[in-house]
Amino acid sequence: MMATNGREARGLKENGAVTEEQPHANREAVRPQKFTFSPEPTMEDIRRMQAEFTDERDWDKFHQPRNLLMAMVGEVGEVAELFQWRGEVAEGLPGWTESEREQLAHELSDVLIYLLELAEKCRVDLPQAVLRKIALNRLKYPASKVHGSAKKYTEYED
Ligand SMILES: Nc1ccn([C@H]2C[C@H](O)[C@@H](COP(=O)(O)OP(=O)(O)OP(=O)(O)O)O2)c(=O)n1
Repeated sequence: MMATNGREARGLKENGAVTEEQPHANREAVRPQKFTFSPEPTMEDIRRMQAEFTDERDWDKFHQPRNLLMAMVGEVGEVAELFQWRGEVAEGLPGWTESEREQLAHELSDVLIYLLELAEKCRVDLPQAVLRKIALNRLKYPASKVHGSAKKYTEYED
C-alpha cells in the first residue's frame, strides 16, 4: 500500500488546498479532526439548573432580560480576553495549557448560561428557534451557489 502523510489521505495538498478529486459531497472528510459534544445536558437541562441556582439565592429579581444581556456581553469579553494578543489561533488551540483550556471552558459556559436564561426570560424556545434559523440560513445560502465563498448574502447577484 502506498504511504500517505495524512494530509493527502484527507484530500489536502501541502499548501492546504483541497485536491480536485475531493468531492464536495464528501467535504466532511477534509475536516482535520472530528469533534462532537456530549448529548447531555440539553439546553432545557441547563435552563432548569440555572433556574434552580438563581431561585436558591433569591436572585431572580436581578435577572431581567437587559441585565442578563449585559452579563452575557461581559462574559463574551472575558472569552475575548483569553484570545487577545495571541494572533491567529488554530483549531484545537495547539500550545494552550490545560489551565488556559479550562478557563476558556468556564467563560464559554458563562456565556451559554446567560444566553439560555436570556432566551427563557424573553420566552424564546431556543432549541426550536435554532432549528428554524438553520433552515433559513440554508435557504439564504444555497450550498450550490455559495460553496467556498464567505460573501454576505446581499453580495450575490440574483
Ligand atoms: N448575579 C449572578 C452572578 C453569577 N451568576 C452565575 C452565572 C455565571 O455562570 C457565573 C458568573 O459569575 P461571575 O459574575 O462571578 O463571573 P466569573 O465566574 O466569570 O468570574 P470573574 O468575573 O471573576 O472571572 O455565575 C448568576 O447567575 N447571577
